[in-house]
Amino acid sequence: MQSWAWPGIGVPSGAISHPRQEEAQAIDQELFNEYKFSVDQLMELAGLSCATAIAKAYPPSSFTTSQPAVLVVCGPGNNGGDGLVCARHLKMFGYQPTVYYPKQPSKPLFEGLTTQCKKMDIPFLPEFPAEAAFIDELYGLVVDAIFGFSFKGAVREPFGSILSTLERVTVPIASIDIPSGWDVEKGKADGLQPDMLISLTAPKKAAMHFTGRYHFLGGRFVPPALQEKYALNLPAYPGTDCVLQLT
Ligand SMILES: NC(=O)C1=CN([C@@H]2O[C@H](COP(=O)(O)OP(=O)(O)OC[C@H]3O[C@@H](n4cnc5c(N)ncnc54)[C@H](O)[C@@H]3O)[C@@H](O)[C@H]2O)[C@H](O)CC1
Ligand SMILES: [K+]
Repeated sequence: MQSWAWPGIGVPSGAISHPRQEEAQAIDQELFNEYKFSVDQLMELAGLSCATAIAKAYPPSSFTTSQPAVLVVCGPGNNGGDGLVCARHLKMFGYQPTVYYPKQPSKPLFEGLTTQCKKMDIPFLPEFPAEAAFIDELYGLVVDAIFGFSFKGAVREPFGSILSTLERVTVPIASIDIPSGWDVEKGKADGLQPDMLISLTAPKKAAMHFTGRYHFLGGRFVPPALQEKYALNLPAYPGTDCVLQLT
């Protein structure tokens, strides 16, 4: 496992570990199979971490739009589920989230999260804005919850077109776990360049290529024995916070 000296904000410099793709997936599976967490539990904590980190970096007062409007773009897997949970908490925090969720899995977890958002008057867009300029005009922030650590290969539609539009927006983008479209280990120099990255559990190897302003760690749910087994060497979270700002 590769390590990295991290001179972060409030984080003692040390070697935080950067799991490879397979290691991130193995930790995830162990949390479910050995530690008996349910995906709903961890997704709720992951999505809450994301909304909390966003509220720290982009408080509603910092928005130049008339309302703190946020576009949350959700993909077909658990990263998309984190996005739905994040949208619900953002609404609770006083933001005006709108969701775009083009591939909705017919599974009770995702159907439930979708209903919860709709019951909180969070609109779902029927189509993705055709022009990046429309997004810049209507929203002060985009949350990228399209792909996480299971992304592989060339991006398939409709996500290829969505990502090429997102690459042209000028409002900040906050990526959940991995900037979507990036190779989970190598990154993507000509891909999305988010302003914020919220790494869940531990920053994946691709996070070493992140050049945006804000890098947060979230998902404070990894039991110490599992942290030790994978030598994650995570920095201590402050007090009872569910997120830690790395840079
Ligand atoms: N332990 C944790 O930290 C937790 C993290 N969570 C979040 O879950 C994602 C990983 O979720 P997973 O369902 O395994 O995968 P993804 O969301 O990354 O995507 C799978 C999804 O995407 C499709 N897909 C894959 N490659 C492509 C491609 N090239 N083109 C188009 N589509 C593609 C694939 O078919 C699937 O449908 C992790 O990153 C965290 O965000 C959990 O919420 C809690 C535990
Ligand atoms: K993402």
